[in-house]
Parts: sequence; structure tokens; C-alpha cells
Amino acid sequence: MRILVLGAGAIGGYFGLRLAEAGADVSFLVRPGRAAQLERDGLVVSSHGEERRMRVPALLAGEVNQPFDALLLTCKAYDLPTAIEAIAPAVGEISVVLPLLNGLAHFDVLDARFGAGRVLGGVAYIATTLEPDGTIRHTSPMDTLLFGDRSGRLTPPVEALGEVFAATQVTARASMEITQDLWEKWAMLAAGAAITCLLRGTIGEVLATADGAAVAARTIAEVRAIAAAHGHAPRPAAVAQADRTLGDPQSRWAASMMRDIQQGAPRLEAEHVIGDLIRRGREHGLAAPTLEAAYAQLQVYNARGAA
Ligand SMILES: NC(=O)C1=CN([C@@H]2O[C@H](COP(=O)(O)OP(=O)(O)OC[C@H]3O[C@@H](n4cnc5c(N)ncnc54)[C@H](OP(=O)(O)O)[C@@H]3O)[C@@H](O)[C@H]2O)C=CC1
Ligand SMILES: CC(C)(CO)C(=O)C(=O)O
Repeated sequence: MRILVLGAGAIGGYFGLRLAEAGADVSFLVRPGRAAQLERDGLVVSSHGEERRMRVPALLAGEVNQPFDALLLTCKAYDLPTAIEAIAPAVGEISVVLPLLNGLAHFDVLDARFGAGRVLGGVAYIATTLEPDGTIRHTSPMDTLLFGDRSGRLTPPVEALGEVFAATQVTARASMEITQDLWEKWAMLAAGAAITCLLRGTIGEVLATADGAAVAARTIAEVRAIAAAHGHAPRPAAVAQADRTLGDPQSRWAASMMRDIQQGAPRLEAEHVIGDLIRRGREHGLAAPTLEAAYAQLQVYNARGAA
């Protein structure tokens, strides 16, 4: 199976390197700055004290002239339009596109461009950061990847991807309920991002304040009500997992969007992760005042970055 990873950033570089070290046929589609870093230093992942460095094939947009079997889409949501144009020449009759972005808004755009049958669902439970020097730092204990056909069927491309990932050290699993998985991840992430970005701290720091626990509880309730209204209330295991992550007073965790703020990222996925959820709530007449406050604050951040 020939795999093309769009972006050699935090998650694309991490999962792509794991594929490459397992002997998979994997290439990266990158922009000139990242291409120069890869040419100079190779692809570098630092995971729990262990550094892995590999030379990997890297292409620039315009250099793709044949289809790949699977396209892993790992850009940030705000880069989706250029990323879609870049991968388009690599999408052929039998190709599948596996987006690993948080949220769900990208499916409308991808389905319209490539056809819904070609676009798989993908969920990554991992914490990785692309450092300015090009190193990808993996900081979470987990590196879980779920993928599946959104029809709920176990299709040949999904089986093939399962075989490729089975040879890696990634905790990867084909899912027959990928849309539910996507909603559960989004619900957890959106609540965590709204709480930690709005209150500018880790979960532990938030819960140590006078009203932090109450704000967190309201945020979680708003998110879960929206997911439920769309027929995707988180299942008990997902609720328990999210409650552990978002309710631990000792936690030093913050959502990756908060890590982006701390790194001074020029843009955040505010619209994709929070704004889209608020809009889906409104479709069902649900108010989400805490999410709105977080979203407004993130829009101010984005506007300053753009200025
Ligand atoms: N980081 C994490 O721990 C997790 C992230 N996610 C989600 O995964 C997605 C990706 O996040 P993350 O990996 O952190 O982001 P990064 O910014 O680290 O990586 C994205 C990469 O995509 C590249 N890219 C963007 N547009 C193009 C393009 N047109 N052509 C080629 N390359 C392109 C960027 O290139 P360049 O370097 O040139 O800008 C960048 O290296 C987001 O939706 C995020 O929410 C999900 C789970 C965990
Ligand atoms: C998996 C999780 C919640 C890890 O931090 C994430 O996706 C994020 O923060 O963006």
C-alpha cells in the first residue's frame, strides 16, 4: 500500500515516521520550509527520551504525478483548502483519504471534493508538538489511532490500512463506529480546549480556582448536550475517560490548542473545534454560553494574529 502523508507536522510526522520505521511505503507532501528541514535533518521524533531520526521521501505540491492508495491528511483545519489542492493529483480511482483533524467540519469539504465514499474517518488520541527546529515531541503516554469507513462497513482499504499499521508500534484499530468515535473525541477535545483556553491554564490549575470546577462542568454539559442532539451522545466509556481527563485536580494537561497559544501560534483552529460545535447546537436550539465565551476569546486571539 502506497501512502502519502500531507504534512510532516506534529501528528503527520509522528504517525508517518512510525509507518516508515515499520517498512511501509510512505512519502510526505510538504511545503518548502519543511522540505528543507527534512532534507537537512531527516524526520525526527522524540518520544519519551528516545529519539528516532529517519530519511523519508518528501514531495512538494506539483511534484505528485501519480495516485497513492491512501492519503493521510494531517494539516490544521485552516490549511484545508491548500492541502486539498495539493493532494488532489494523488487521489485516483482506488485511493482513500484519511483525515486526522480534530472536529467534523472537514468532511463536508472533503466529501464535496473527493466523494464521500473515498473519505474515511480518522481519530488520533495523542499529544505531539512540532518544535521550531523541526523535532516532533511526543508527550502523551498514548498514540492511539482509530480509522474506519463512515458507512460502518469494514472495507478492503480499511483492512489494508489495518494491516499496515499492525506492523507499527502505533496503537491502531479499525473502527466500525468511526462517526461515533469522531464525536466522542470532538466532545472531549472541544470541552478541554474551551476550558483550558478560556481560563488559560491546565486542568489542575483551573480546578484549583474558586469557580473553575463549575465552569468546567457547564462546558462539558453544553458539549454533551450538542453531541446528544445530533444522535452521538458519548458512550459510558467515553464519558468516564473524559471525566478522568477533565476532572483530575492533579492534571497538568491542557488541550493542544492551549499549547498552541503558549507557543504563540499565529492561528488557532477555533472555528473548526469550537465555532462549528456552537453552530451545530443552534441547529437544535441549544444555548452554549460557556462555549461562546471561549470562542469569542479565541477569535480575538486569531484576529490579533492576523493583524
Ligand atoms: N498535535 C496533536 O497532539 C494533535 C493534533 N490533532 C489534530 O491534527 C491536526 C494537525 O495538527 P498538528 O499535527 O498538531 O499540526 P502541525 O501544525 O504540527 O502540522 C500540520 C502540518 O501540516 C502542514 N501543511 C499544512 N498545509 C499544507 C499544505 N498545503 N501542503 C503541505 N503541508 C501542509 C504544515 O506545514 P508547514 O510546516 O509548512 O506549516 C504542518 O507541518 C489538527 O486538526 C489537530 O487538531 C489531533 C490529535 C492530537
Ligand atoms: C488527544 C488530545 C485531547 C490530546 O491532547 C488532542 O487531540 C488535543 O489536545 O488536540
